[in-house]
Amino acid sequence: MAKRALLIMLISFQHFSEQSHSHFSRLSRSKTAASFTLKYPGSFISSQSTISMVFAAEDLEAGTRKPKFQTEPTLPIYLKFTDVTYKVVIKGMTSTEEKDILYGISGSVDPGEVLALMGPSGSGKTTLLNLIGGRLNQTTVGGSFTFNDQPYSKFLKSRIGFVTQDDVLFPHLTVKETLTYAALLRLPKTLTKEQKQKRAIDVISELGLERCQDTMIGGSFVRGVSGGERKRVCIGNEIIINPSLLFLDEPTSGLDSTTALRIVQLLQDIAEGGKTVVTTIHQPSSRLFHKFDKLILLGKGSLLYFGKASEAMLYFSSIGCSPLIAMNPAEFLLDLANGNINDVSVPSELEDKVQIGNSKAETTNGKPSPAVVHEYLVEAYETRVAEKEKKKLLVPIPLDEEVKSKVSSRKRQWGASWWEQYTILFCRGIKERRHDYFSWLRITQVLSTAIILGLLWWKSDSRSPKDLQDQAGLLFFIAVFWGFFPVFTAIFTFPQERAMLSKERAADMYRLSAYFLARTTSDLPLDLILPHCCCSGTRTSYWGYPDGLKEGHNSGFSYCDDLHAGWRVFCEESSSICVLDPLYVFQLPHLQAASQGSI
Ligand SMILES: Nc1ncnc2c1ncn2[C@@H]1O[C@H](COP(=O)(O)OP(=O)(O)OP(=O)(O)O)[C@@H](O)[C@H]1O
Repeated sequence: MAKRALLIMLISFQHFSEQSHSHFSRLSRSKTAASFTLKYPGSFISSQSTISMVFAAEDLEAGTRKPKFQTEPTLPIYLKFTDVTYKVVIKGMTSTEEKDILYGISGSVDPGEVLALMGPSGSGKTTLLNLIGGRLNQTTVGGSFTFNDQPYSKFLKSRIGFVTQDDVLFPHLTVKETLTYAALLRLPKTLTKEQKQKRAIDVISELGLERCQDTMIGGSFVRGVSGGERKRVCIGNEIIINPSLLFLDEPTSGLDSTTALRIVQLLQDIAEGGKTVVTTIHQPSSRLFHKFDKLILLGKGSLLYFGKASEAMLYFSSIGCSPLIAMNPAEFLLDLANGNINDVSVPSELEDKVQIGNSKAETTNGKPSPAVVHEYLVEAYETRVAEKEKKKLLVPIPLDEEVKSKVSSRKRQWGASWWEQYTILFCRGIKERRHDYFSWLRITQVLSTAIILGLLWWKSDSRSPKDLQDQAGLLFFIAVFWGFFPVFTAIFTFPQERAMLSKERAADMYRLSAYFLARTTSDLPLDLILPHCCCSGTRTSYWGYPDGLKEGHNSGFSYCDDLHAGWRVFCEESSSICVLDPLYVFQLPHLQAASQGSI
């Protein structure tokens, strides 16, 4: 008995740990998804000039071109932010520390423009993007953010598209399913279901995703679409609502230069349709850099430059920093932001600091240290540009008061009624999770557990009191196992879904109650099937053995048969089937024996 119990514990531990491993590896895969780099064949580069005039979105894989991106009218939104500061509170074991992340960042972006946030890793690009996108509402945020000269309101949630750095998508849904569900949930109630579905198809064709529309997105165990296609699906998920404001966090990271250029070209086309686009970018090629209208250069959380991207080089040369060799402007600016002035002319003020003999200001090769360069750049921006730019931000935007006031509406706009949200989420949940539930790995685990259990209790005689006690242990184990199995599934699935839930809730896609109920009820039928498989597997391993746990061996007692038939009906209808079904399977031999007076 003790040996069996130990073996059972080992089986269940292995089962649950494999389950957790599969969920967490999928999580990490989704985080690194953007690092897939696939090269596309095609004649994009050679036909670039023609594209910028007439065409924008073309299917690189197919080598075909498509007309320019959607230009549907949308509510224009002018975004301004002034003196933005942000600090985080880091709580240690004994002390609490405050860390400044952003120091007084100001800027603006108008409809029809693409603003790029550039800077070295850790300079605060993502933080700034989250703040201006309304994703960080903490008390430690300072400064002002206005949308058409109005503060942030809930109305904006349905007007903002936000593409996060990690591609948060369901791995088992196809591209078409992903975009169709997004359209059904996010587009306004005024559109019919067919119109919403058509919109998803239009976005697929606008993004050049026709060839992979029926391919799964992919995860750790399923090969899906390529990194570039995945990124385009993420962008499609957001532009499907025709947002007024589109925020993107590193949409080109991990992509080859041609695909990256294609994505930035797409952003430019979206902006040309009257939308306001803000994107962070890590290290753009020179071709990419020239596609941005405005630029914010950050260094260690401070503003080093805000203005037209095309005038950035001019500004830095005006403060004495110019490249000494031919260089990609983006590379030059990132070098400066990092305080690296190799191959860069040093302004006389900095040279003076080194000559004065300040050892802290000097590196081993006699050049100013990165900290000194950073200080100089921050000061230069503050004294020469900052005030002028801040004054510009005070100028009221050229829009009617009526249009401006639309933004300040506090009313949330749901794309679907509660019941529609529930049904859409229910269908999506079943479609997504059936692959998980019925994967070969899961079925093999369940069946092998069932067979091992059956073999462990092989030839257990229900007429012997000792074996009956043993069988009670088996029943207890199966009941507990199937009671906890769905609980563990839920526990390990939630971290993976959490990112999706926060992303969709931040966009006001559905009510939390609709999600919770849809999630619970869509899991239920799936949770009921595997216990049946397990119990059937265990029972099968007893076929041919007349006196063990085989069904109906005490058929002489008709009351028990009726009881068990009724029990089965109850079990099949009940949500507690996971616990009760094993009891039915083995026909409670000890109960039967007791009824017959053998105990
Ligand atoms: N909640 C937080 N707690 C502690 N530190 C934080 C927090 N949020 C941001 N930071 C720190 O703030 C700095 C800026 O982070 P952020 O993610 O904005 O940088 P980034 O420029 O987007 O970097 P990357 O290009 O690598 O994504 C980093 O040093 C980061 O560690």
